[in-house]
Amino acid sequence: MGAPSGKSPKSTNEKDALSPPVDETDAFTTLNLGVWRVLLPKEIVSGGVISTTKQKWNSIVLAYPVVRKFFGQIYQLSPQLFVLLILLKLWGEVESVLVLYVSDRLLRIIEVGLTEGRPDVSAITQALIARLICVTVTAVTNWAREYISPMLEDRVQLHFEDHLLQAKLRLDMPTAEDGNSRSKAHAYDAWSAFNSLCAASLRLVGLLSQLAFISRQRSAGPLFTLIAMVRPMLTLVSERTLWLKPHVAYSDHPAYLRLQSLESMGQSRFREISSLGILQDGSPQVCYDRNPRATLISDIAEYHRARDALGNTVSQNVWSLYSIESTPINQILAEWAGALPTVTLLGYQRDDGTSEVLDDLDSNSPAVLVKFEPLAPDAFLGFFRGTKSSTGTWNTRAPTSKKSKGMEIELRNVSFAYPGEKSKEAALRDISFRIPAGSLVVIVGANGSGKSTLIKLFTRMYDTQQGTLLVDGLPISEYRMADLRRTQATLTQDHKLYPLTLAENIGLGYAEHVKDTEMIMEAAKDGGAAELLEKFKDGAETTLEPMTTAFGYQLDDDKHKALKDVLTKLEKTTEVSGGEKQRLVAARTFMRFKTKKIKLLCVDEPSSALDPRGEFELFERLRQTGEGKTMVFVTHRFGHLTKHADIIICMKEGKVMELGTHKDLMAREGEYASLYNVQAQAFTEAEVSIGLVSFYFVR
Ligand SMILES: Nc1ncnc2c1ncn2[C@@H]1O[C@H](COP(=O)(O)OP(=O)(O)OP(=O)(O)O)[C@@H](O)[C@H]1O
Repeated sequence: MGAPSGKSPKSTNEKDALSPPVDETDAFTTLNLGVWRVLLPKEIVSGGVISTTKQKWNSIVLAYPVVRKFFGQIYQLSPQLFVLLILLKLWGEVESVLVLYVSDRLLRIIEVGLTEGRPDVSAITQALIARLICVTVTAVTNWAREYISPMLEDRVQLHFEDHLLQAKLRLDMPTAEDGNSRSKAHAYDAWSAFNSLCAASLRLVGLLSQLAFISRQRSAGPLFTLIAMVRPMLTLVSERTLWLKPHVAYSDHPAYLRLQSLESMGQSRFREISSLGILQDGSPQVCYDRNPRATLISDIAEYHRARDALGNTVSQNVWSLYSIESTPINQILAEWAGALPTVTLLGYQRDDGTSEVLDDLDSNSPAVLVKFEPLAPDAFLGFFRGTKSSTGTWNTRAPTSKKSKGMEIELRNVSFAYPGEKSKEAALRDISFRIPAGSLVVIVGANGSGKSTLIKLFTRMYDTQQGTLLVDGLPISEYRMADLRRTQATLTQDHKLYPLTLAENIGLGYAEHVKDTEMIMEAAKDGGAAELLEKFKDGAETTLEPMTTAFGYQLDDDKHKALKDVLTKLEKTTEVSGGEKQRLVAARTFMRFKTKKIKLLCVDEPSSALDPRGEFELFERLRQTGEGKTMVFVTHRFGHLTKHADIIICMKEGKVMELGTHKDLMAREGEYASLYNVQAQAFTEAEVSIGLVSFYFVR
């Protein structure tokens, strides 16, 4: 492990998907480091210590003008704060020299006192006071540094955020979407770079001042200083650092990528998987019981399987893996060099016959000093809530108490305002109606009239604040959340695709059958996604957005074109259109139906990305598959659906304006009739008939 192979990896199954597009043998060499592959230009790999040291030096020389400009910009932001902070940081470094000086004086005074049998109390007191002053000044400077640092940090971050924003705004769309121009910089990188650069330079100042002090104080003088420098210099030269070398690193280890994908499902962006009734944005009733992510990750032990498949292959940071030496020779040499000053000192005796080594008892003595870390080049960079109802014991009923295939929903004087809502009016006001089990309901109304909010109450994303919502005759809060969710399926336009295979993305609707290809293919067909699966080389096993592990470093546009090309290929993800994504998500809902537990289907405008025919077909299949279940559709293109509806609820400004069948409401010539006439023109009878013909033809 960790040792450069110097050869291209042998062709393995795992390699096929991501194999670089150029001939590795000519352009670069591949190192295998744990789960990582690192591509390095040939000439870099073949260079020895001198070449590596030269590279290190060159990169410092190259970076100098940029660093100078960078510091200049920060200085301009606030000269006073900048200078003050640098001085305070500097104190932290020189303080040790002062303490060293004061301690040395104190020890000498005591030594002389002991020799003469008459201690100089006044000199000892002075030295002690000097040391006390040093310690006090250090405490004050530490406090002042912590006080001032956030002030400058804020200015630096805002300044660089402004720069980044301007740079992003200047990009036209094609350039912005190009992998090479995607900015990975963050304003906080600027501050941490500033801190790292300050720390490294000031450490150098501190180290030099300590060595200068020692060289003046000790009889060994400059020779001792030189010897003390051997270890840091040796470590600096022999250190294996990847960040200075132009390289591309990526992982194509299937188990590692699988683990990364499964871990990413814990991210908040994947919270809303509404096929199980888990809707959006951190609403108070989000329930994680039996959610499909958990099922996939824990119940079927997929995560553990991937972890076992990783075996002993290490997956740590690639740069750390690279720095691991293949032999301990360099460490041995460094330790020997570290012992040199002590050995040297043993050879030097003071004029009075005492040994310098005695002074090593002081923690700031040279022998300790030479163990100072070298100036590491890396220093330059640095850079559920379960509700009571989901877990509580007070609500223990399951909404399957009634034999019906559908769910009965009744609202009695329900009013609801979103928590923290700024609007003057509540989202829903004094709403009462009853949806008998097995009804097909279409909710219509203008934007913001409260249609989606009604669905959020049916699925208990939120609790009613006034009034009662009854499910199968019982207040909704009487049910265990997990049981309620299990009987509901929702389909909205906010669904996400997970970084899993297409088959798994559909299979998640019924996680226990996530490997059931036949069932998944049926669901894909119902969701209109079957053709899409055939489109890809790997069919249903295609992962649309695999975990991207690839990154490049120190790549020069002209010199390292081959490496840049590889990086571009590695960063490329397969994309699908909005409508295709919608079909995949719809397929997941059809998979959900296969659990045979669904009593309520809520469809909230899932079809904005679908063409009229796609929408028509989707609604028709949902209507047929959901036969007997309670189905609630929210849609602006309701022309063909309302004719099948048992109940149409027409909303306006948070209130139910009209309620009835299509025929009743049209005869009333009110709000619904007006909406119908307007939208019917957009979704014409001609389109419906095209949809109908193709629908029956396809089936
Ligand atoms: N999460 C939220 N927080 C605060 N207010 C919200 C939230 N969601 C919706 N609202 C507000 O509640 C009201 C009803 O919104 P809702 O989404 O139910 O309307 P809608 O009829 O579905 O609209 P559309 O046809 O545009 O989807 C609106 O005034 C909206 O601004």
